[in-house]
Amino acid sequence: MIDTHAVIAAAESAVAYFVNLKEENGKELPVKVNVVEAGIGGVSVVVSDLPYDIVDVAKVEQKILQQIEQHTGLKKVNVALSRSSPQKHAMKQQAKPLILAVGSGKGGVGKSTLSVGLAIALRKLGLRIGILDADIYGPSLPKLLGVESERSRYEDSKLKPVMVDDLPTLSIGYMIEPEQAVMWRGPMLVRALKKMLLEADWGNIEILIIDLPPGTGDVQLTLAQNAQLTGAVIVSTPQDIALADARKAISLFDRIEVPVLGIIENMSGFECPHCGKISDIFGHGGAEREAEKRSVPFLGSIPLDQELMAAADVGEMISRINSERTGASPITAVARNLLSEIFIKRENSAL
Ligand SMILES: Nc1ncnc2c1ncn2[C@@H]1O[C@H](COP(=O)(O)OP(=O)(O)OP(=O)(O)O)[C@@H](O)[C@H]1O
Repeated sequence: MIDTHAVIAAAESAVAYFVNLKEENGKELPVKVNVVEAGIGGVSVVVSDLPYDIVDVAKVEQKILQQIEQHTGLKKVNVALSRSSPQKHAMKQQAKPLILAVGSGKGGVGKSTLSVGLAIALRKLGLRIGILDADIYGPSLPKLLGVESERSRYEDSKLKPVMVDDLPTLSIGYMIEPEQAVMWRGPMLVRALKKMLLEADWGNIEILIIDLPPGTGDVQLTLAQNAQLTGAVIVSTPQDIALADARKAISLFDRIEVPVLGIIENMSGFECPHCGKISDIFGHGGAEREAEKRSVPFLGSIPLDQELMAAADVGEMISRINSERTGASPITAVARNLLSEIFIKRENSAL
């Protein structure tokens, strides 16, 4: 059995080398150290809210590894570090959560996988996140998180999100059986979405991520209008056909005056696990060029990743993304870029 208290104490003592954890007035700095997972002989440590002016995060990580090994003997340690940021500070000032829609013109481009991935990565960066699966035709959130048998319920006349590892989630999938979905009509779907938005007890989240259905038809338009969106993120693959549909999605958000916070290129290149060679199966860079053409920010690329797909298939995305090293995780890089865009737009009063 791993002594998580000893691990946390060791990590805290390492952090204390770099950060004065207690200010002169006795107030504690809000650096948080958590052990998120303790498997056989190994442990994942998450340190969030390091002061954002710490320059060399790699040194902090090294010290943490060293202290944990010295005090507990553990060698299999994974450390995820995140700094508090001016962006995050700005987020903490707001009362109402930001509502971000993740959309795509075309189906199957990885919108649901990236919605969930972004939610987990943003949470790993220290933000309080909720996720709402509005993909009515094929709700996939319950499967991605491995909670297909869960059902939403009411408590004190409020719809209670299903908590998955402390992440509040709601999905049409918690309300109806899969075969029923196709029979629902637009107004019924919008009513169900409104319930999830307006009658749910999302707690004190800072960002709500909505996984929209694919396409740009009337249902998407109505959903997007009813959700009072703060901004939208578009997912596309590098293929021309997906990009053409991504363009339509951008036009839809332009039409309803929802700022597009950026485009993500998914399935962008595949690294051969044997020889390390990158193959651009669906092309590469198309979404970035499109973003430039449309003067929309490009938030980054996510490669084709067999392990991510396998984790998504068996409902283990949370542990998969939590175990990625923050600095080497494409989805975390995208989440950081998204936060920066939000910050810039808020500074310019565009959100
Ligand atoms: N970067 C990636 N690497 C490998 N597989 C991926 C990646 N992104 C998504 N996938 C896989 O592609 C498939 C489609 O993904 P997903 O369901 O997220 O797409 P979607 O756009 O939400 O689809 P839908 O139109 O059905 O809502 C899934 O099997 C998913 O695991």
